Amino acid sequence: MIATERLQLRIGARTLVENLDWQVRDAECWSIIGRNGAGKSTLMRALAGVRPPDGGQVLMQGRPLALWPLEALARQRAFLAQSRSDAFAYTVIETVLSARHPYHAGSYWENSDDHRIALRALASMEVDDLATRDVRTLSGGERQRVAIAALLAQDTPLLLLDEPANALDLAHQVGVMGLLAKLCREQRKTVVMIGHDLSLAHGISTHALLLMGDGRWLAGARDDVMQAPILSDCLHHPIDIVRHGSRSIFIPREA
Ligand SMILES: Nc1ncnc2c1ncn2[C@@H]1O[C@H](COP(=O)(O)OP(=O)(O)OP(=O)(O)O)[C@@H](O)[C@H]1O
Repeated sequence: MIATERLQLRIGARTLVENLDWQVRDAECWSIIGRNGAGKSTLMRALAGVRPPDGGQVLMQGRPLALWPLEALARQRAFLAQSRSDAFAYTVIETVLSARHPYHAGSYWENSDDHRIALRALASMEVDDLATRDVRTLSGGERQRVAIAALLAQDTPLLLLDEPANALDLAHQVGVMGLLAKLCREQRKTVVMIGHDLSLAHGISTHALLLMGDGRWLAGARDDVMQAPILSDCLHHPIDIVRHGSRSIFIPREA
């Protein structure tokens, strides 16, 4: 689905990612894990094609990102950024309908299919009752669910999500994670997401990519990578893993 070849990402004098050779295949669900400032969002922006690499390249379906026309790229990947600002008084439904523009080859107007898809996406995030509200009046969690609904309405094979659980209450965190896992399982969508909750990440992911913040990285199957000593080293804090039924709970040791 998406791959990187010898990818390098730098900010000023700092190397965040060095020679990343990484393959994300169809229907896989990847979690990107690392400390604050490790370069996770920078990598996500490079995957989405909104930030050029400092070396190497990103390939979508085997073709370098730079060669994809924007509209065609927007039919391949949807990107949930970490934060957003709403400058204009758009309604919730207008915001989600705007995610359908890649399917309209230059024409502005949406059709009834777009409305159906947008309303279904809003319903899946339990924000359909907010459809006519000005997005600037929403709570943080409601706005995040509308942004996820827009990402779903874009209906792309690849979903890139920078901290999707941000601002969500417990029930909606679990709901969103369950929905993403189901999209991978049942519709063979591919998910790459950033998250700081290791237990949530482990519950949904098939694979994990760790960024050490100094250029080093580790990618692999979830249980090969999400081991206590490896995560403790990456996150600079000792972590214990407790089994609870079929689940793994990641507990930071007390200071
Ligand atoms: N435009 C910029 N100018 C200067 N430094 C920047 C800029 N953009 C990012 N950085 C720095 O690059 C580093 C990586 O940022 P990035 O947002 O990718 O981290 P992250 O791993 O997503 O962190 P977090 O977990 O806090 O979201 C950080 O130290 C950040 O301060």
